[in-house]
Amino acid sequence: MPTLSLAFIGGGNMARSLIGGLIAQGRDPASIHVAEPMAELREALRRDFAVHVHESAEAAAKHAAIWMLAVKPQVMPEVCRDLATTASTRRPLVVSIAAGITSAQLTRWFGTALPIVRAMPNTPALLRAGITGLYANAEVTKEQHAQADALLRAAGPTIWLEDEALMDAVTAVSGSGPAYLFLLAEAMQAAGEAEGLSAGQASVLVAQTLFGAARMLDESRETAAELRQRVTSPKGTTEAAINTFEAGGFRALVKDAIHAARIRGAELSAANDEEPT
Ligand SMILES: NC(=O)C1=CN([C@@H]2O[C@H](COP(=O)(O)OP(=O)(O)OC[C@H]3O[C@@H](n4cnc5c(N)ncnc54)[C@H](OP(=O)(O)O)[C@@H]3O)[C@@H](O)[C@H]2O)C=CC1
Ligand SMILES: O=C(O)[C@@H]1CCC=N1
Repeated sequence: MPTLSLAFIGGGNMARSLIGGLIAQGRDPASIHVAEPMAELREALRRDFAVHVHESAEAAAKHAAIWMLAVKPQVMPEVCRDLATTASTRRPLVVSIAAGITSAQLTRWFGTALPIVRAMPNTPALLRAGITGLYANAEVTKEQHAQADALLRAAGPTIWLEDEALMDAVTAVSGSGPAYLFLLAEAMQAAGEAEGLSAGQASVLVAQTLFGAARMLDESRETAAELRQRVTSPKGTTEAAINTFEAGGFRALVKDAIHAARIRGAELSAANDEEPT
């Protein structure tokens, strides 16, 4: 498959993670253009990855066959409308990573039916340890499907969905998911220090424990429940901790949190529909 030029519209946190994954995979940085209004972020991307950087979306988009929309959902209507003329002549493959924003909304804001892939990656993409959920609209050809898949596979495995509505659930589980683990890490760190460990000791113990447990989840044939049971000696220390988590409603809390994230995705979509078109 030839390397098609790629434009990132938005050079923030997630774009940086994806660009890092693509460069680590061996993609030529000269094939990547990034539009980012903040001069500091632009310069950091140029310095760290040697990609082309531009101040305006138009300047980056006109170079590329694939547009990766990596701006916040709230600015997406304006970005699409600004790019509408170029989109209708260039007819790029559009890949949007914005939470909540639907392919129908993007089509409406661009004002023309374009091949659109919605992608929901996560920040471990930077280390090529991410995971991406994807959905393609009816305009996407087989070849473009493969192009989008190859692009996001630089970030880690991909999972394609038939039902676009499930993208909000993917966002709630894996898009936002790294933050849940970081929150757990923060809480374990504070608890370890409260029990007398130094900050440095707690930090290395927490990070390596989460890393090792994640590797076991990924590499073992056993379920999370089975792996948990292997740690939990009857009447032992783990049992004391797990009983405390269960008594505090840990599972219900996680369910409510993921539900809140999914609902927020739908709200982000609805909020943009309230704007004048
Ligand atoms: N962060 C994450 O873990 C994930 C994020 N996403 C999605 O990715 C998208 C970006 O999120 P994230 O990277 O966290 O957000 P950031 O705010 O870090 O990045 C967005 C960037 O886009 C810039 N921007 C704003 N307007 C324009 C424009 N017209 N042209 C070009 N760039 C523009 C912003 O600049 P300025 O700040 O000056 O406005 C900002 O630097 C969101 O839609 C989010 O839902 C998806 C998966 C995971
Ligand atoms: O918090 C957000 O809205 C974005 C989407 C998934 C991760 N970050």
